[in-house]
Amino acid sequence: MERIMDHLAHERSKAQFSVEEMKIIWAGSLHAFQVSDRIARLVASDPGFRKDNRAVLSRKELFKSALRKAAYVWKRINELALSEEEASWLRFYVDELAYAYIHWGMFVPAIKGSATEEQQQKWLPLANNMQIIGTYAQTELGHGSNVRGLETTATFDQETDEFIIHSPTLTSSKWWPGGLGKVATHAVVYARLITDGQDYGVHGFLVQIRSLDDHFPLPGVTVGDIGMKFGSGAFNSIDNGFLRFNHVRIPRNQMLMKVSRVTRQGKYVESNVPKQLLYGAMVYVRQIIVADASIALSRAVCIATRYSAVRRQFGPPHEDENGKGVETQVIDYKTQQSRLFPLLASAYAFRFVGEWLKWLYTDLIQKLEANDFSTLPEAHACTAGLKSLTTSAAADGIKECWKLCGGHGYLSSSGLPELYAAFVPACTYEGDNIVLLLQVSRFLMKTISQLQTGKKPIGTTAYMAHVEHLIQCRCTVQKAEDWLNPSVILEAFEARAIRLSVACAENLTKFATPLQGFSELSPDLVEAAVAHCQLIVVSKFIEKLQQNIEGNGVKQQLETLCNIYCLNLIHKHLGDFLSTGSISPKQASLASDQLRSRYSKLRSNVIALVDAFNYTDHFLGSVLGRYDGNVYPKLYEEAWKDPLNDSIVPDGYHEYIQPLLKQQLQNARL
Ligand SMILES: CCCCCCCC/C=C\CCCCC/C=C/C(=O)SCCNC(=O)CCNC(=O)[C@H](O)C(C)(C)COP(=O)(O)OP(=O)(O)OC[C@H]1O[C@@H](n2cnc3c(N)ncnc32)[C@H](O)[C@@H]1OP(=O)(O)O
Ligand SMILES: Cc1cc2nc3c(=O)[nH]c(=O)nc-3n(C[C@H](O)[C@H](O)[C@H](O)COP(=O)(O)OP(=O)(O)OC[C@H]3O[C@@H](n4cnc5c(N)ncnc54)[C@H](O)[C@@H]3O)c2cc1C
Repeated sequence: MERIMDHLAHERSKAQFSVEEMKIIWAGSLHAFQVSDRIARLVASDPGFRKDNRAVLSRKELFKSALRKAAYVWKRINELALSEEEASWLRFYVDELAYAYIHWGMFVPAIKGSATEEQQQKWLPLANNMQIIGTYAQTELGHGSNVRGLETTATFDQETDEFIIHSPTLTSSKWWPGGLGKVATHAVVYARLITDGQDYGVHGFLVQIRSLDDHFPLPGVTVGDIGMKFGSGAFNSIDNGFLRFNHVRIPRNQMLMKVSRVTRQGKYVESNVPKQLLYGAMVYVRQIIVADASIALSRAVCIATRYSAVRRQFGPPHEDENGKGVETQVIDYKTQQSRLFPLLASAYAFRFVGEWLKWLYTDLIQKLEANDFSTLPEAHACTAGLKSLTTSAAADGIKECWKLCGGHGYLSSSGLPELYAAFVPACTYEGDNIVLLLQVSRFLMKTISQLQTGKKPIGTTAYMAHVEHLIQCRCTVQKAEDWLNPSVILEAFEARAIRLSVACAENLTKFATPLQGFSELSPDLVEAAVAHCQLIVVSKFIEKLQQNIEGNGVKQQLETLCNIYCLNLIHKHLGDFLSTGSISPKQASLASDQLRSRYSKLRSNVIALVDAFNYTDHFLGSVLGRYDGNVYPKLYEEAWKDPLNDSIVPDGYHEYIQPLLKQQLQNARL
């Protein structure tokens, strides 16, 4: 036991940089670090937030436990008079999915984004004080990605000045909204607005669905839980629900009227803001999900890295600090490094691009407030594309981390199966990842077609202004070290991205209609979108390194991580880079040489680099990822806690094992 604890301490002593300074870089600022650190400790030390083994709880127990914690979170927020920032850290570190995520993450933002000032004054205080609990009811049984295809209707009745909300078919039943099944009292419901016999498409409506007295559904409302989901703990603590309306009446002023409104006379009036603002809550959440992807991936990487330093298999006998013969740490196998270190680098890359995206979103909101809608298309493309890229990579990465831990990774007590099960739906919710990439490609094709009209591309597409150069330039790498030059990397990624996009744009012209072309070429368009999004991540990582980064050795570590992130992408997408002529086969081979050398450089720092995430053992929830590396005794201890070990002889022995054994014995004696 002592030996293993010493082992991680030895790993930490090898670090070539200041972990404390890196913690601040990871958190984003000294202030963010201090607040999150304080709240993380507060949560970890409060028995009310203890994490039981969720995998062994029944659905009802799990759900009730999540309700208890959500209520306790609210109590502590009020008792401690926490600020909004502190409260969201508290919810984050409690790490139990519950209705509050949707209430704060979607219901409240939908009201803020789509309701008029007057409507906000009425509804926000109720929501902010949790006098009502809300959900976001958009998806239907028959319609998810295609929002324009939603069937629920909201028909204006001029006589009573009300909307009649109705589910005309089974497929129009709302299906999936979190917190809807058993908890929410209200919902922002997306429905087709019909007035004067005309269908004006999908709009948002605030609908009360349960009584605030006895919690029963209101007349005309049928509501329930959609059933168990993948993974034993994970998302099963949330009541994703179904909802059907039978001519439910709401006052006219419960239509969210910032984008358009219906007058007392039933006239549909558009405002001067783009109708896409109705989708504003999705833009907001997609941006948060990018940050969440870096967190989920970094948790898995932290577990796999610490465990890989503790775990020993095969190898020439080494001597430990006490001169005792030991096997090789699995982290020293080059295959382990080539699977693990790019994930560590990705966690950092996603953190920085998430930080930038938060800035882009804040900037968008400021512009929208000043009636400047010019950056909305780019913000939509960036949030959609980066949500897709980072969640797909994080979900794959978490799965890889569990395999990197061998058999023990498959145990619930490793924390990895639940982490995976809880994260993988991020590839689907808030927009299926492929559907979102197709949105990005549409934006790219539009930008390319506008190049011909002389319109200057801005923001993340600014590189497209150099299309003529990027289409024909040759990569200048001659030796492996040349790959450490950021401008060389950037140009290779820009050349690959633009060449894939231009090829798509050219091929699209060969089809009878753009629609037909988009449909036939959609796999290529998705690849072009991925290349563009990877370029954004690469360029934001490089930009981060150009900032003033303090702390002993911190910048050097980030440079190594950035190199690994970029070179590994080249390695993984070599087909694109070679087929577009962005690099040559010889340069590809030099990139691989450089990548190997970066792994060696990073090796002695990896434990400290995952320590910089500053995750408490409580938050990590993993025996394999413990800070002290005391893995084996704790695995043994956890095994004893399994309900099967409550009794020496299992329940069922007398009914099923004993008779079988007896029968077989008798048969043998005959
Ligand atoms: C909730 C808490 C969050 C915290 C997260 C932390 C992690 C915590 C972990 C767990 C919590 C889990 C919570 C999960 C909650 C999940 C909720 C949901 O899933 S809600 C439902 C989400 N649904 C979708 O995302 C549907 C996806 N579909 C669409 O968005 C659209 O239909 C479409 C795919 C974009 C298609 O649109 P289409 O082109 O067909 O048509 P239009 O709609 O008419 O668009 C025309 C033009 O508008 C542009 N556009 C589209 N969307 C937007 C947008 N959002 N913003 C700005 N502009 C947009 C589109 O590009 C077109 O432009 P042009 O090409 O004409 O210029
Ligand atoms: C855990 C979880 C929580 C959720 N929470 C909420 C919530 O709170 N509120 C809410 O309203 N919704 C919620 N959702 C629903 C979610 O937003 C939808 O599942 C999502 O938008 C995808 O839609 P879909 O499931 O209908 O998939 P579909 O659109 O049916 O996709 C199925 C397949 O078809 C493909 N596909 C679809 N369209 C195209 C296309 N145009 N081109 C190429 N391929 C295409 C997709 O790539 C996918 O492979 C949640 C979902 C999950 C899993």
